[in-house]
Amino acid sequence: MNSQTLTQNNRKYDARQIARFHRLRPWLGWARATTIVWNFAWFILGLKWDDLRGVAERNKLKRAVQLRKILVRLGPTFIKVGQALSTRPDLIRKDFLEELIKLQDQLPPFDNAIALRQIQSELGYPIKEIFSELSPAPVAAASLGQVYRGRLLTGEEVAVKVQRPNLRPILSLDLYLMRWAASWLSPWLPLNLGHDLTLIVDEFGTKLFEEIDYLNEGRNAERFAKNFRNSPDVKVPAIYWRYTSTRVLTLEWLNGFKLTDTESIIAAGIDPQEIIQIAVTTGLQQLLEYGFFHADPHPGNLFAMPDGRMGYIDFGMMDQLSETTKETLVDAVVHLINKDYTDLAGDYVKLGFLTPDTDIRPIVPALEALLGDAINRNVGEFNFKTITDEFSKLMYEFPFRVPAKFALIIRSLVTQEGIALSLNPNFKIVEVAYPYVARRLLTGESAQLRRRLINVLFKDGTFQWERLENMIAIARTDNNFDLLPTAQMGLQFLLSDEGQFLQQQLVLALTEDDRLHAQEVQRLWNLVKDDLNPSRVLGAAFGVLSQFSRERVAAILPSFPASGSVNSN
Ligand SMILES: Nc1ncnc2c1ncn2[C@@H]1O[C@H](COP(=O)(O)OP(=O)(O)OP(=O)(O)O)[C@@H](O)[C@H]1O
Repeated sequence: MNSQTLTQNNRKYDARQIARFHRLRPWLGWARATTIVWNFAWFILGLKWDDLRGVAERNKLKRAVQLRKILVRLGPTFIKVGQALSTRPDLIRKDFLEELIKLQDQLPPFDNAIALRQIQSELGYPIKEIFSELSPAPVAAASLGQVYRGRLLTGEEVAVKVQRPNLRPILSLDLYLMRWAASWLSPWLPLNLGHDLTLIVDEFGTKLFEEIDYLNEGRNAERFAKNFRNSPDVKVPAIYWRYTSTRVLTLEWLNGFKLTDTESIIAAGIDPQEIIQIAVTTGLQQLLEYGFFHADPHPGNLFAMPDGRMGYIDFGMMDQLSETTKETLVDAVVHLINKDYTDLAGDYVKLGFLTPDTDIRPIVPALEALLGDAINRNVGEFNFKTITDEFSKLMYEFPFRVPAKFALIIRSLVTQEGIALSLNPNFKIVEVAYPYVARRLLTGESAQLRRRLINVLFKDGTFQWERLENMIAIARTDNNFDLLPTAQMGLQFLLSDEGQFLQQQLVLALTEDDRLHAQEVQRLWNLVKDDLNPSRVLGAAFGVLSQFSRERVAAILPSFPASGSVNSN
């Protein structure tokens, strides 16, 4: 295998192939390892020296800056490690975290001439035969590539993302060394990582190799766009496949405002509140509905479009949640709403935050103290950033760890909340999130969601009237929530085979304790009556019944006339 094979053919990360290549060329590894060790040795000596002189506290900011500079000097792999660590409050000191977050932007660009040569060789045409205009310098430089603004000969405005040169061999060598170090260090580290360290390096390598395959990024963008194809709120740039390769990505230019640019957003007459609403709702949709989520939603990757839509870019780092994880997440939200802390602790085990052998008994009261108080104060005061900060404290007391996937999700949620807060300092994530979850449960399009709703509504076999009331009240604070279609779906479900159990339970609930729960029904009715005007209700009821065959309707409602006016298609 020559270096050409390693650079050209390894679209996917393959630890064994990389190891085979480098074992035959040990000098490459030694040279690089010396540079890395040299940089970090000075840094660690510096920390120790501060300790000895008792100035560690005073110098901590200086050391954090020094660490960031070392990572930038060591190049893309280390910048990416720094970015990944900046999401791990369970592993990294807070002052270092704040410095590492800066690795997301403001990186030095690479030579223009190299970038232009790369565009020509990758796309197979001279620049002039593709673009009528191309910015003389990159408009942005990031860890893995830089972006030019241009116009195709056919007139469309485009962003052209060009990868830094020689990324594959650089990343491969660094990953090889990291993996080697991980296999030696694993047994000695007192870290509560819960995994073999080499597996973490492998996961990191896999993600990194995916990220430098721009064809993959293009496919991700199209998949994301497909998920939101019916949404009037989301804009995803089109990919120009003809001018896209593994190392050059040409996509539609988004003429919007970055979400950090509040002034321009307001000046353009866009309502920041609406953009926030879209950002949070689409964020939740990605996690809880599609499971395919943008794992890097920093403000540079989100745009407010002049027409009020929100634009997403940069689909290099996406992640897919399994069906079970998605369901457990919804469960966790349900348990949180219901204040079922024992079940919530159980969800943490299922999601991998706690190992299955953990004794959750002492954790339950701690969760209650942390979350119960936050929720009790006022739903609107529940702030995600405070909760995660508090949660980081729990991590030191109990054997919590953050599974890699959730580090991305948590970072994504905290960043989104941060962006929203910069647009509206009074923003409360739950004011958007709660209604969204309540609405989803109540409209329960899938069998799993309906089952979850039933879990919310019944505790230990007893129907929880209050919960239904709360949920309807919360859902109604969401402008998109229309009670009637929900009621229609509920009726549809009640009449289905699957709903038979619920029918029985509801009858039991209504007559529980040998009394008719008329008061509760009356309260519910007061809550919903304004939404239910009689003609719409009748229409909706017929809508439901029309989907059943005449025989089925007759079976459910024995007194219904078999030759009635219900449409039987
Ligand atoms: N379609 C686009 N329309 C307008 N601007 C764009 C577009 N694509 C990229 N940019 C600009 O280029 C910057 C970097 O792009 P992008 O985030 O895709 O690169 P990246 O190398 O993946 O960076 P990182 O992963 O660090 O965010 C964006 O913040 C934005 O300013």
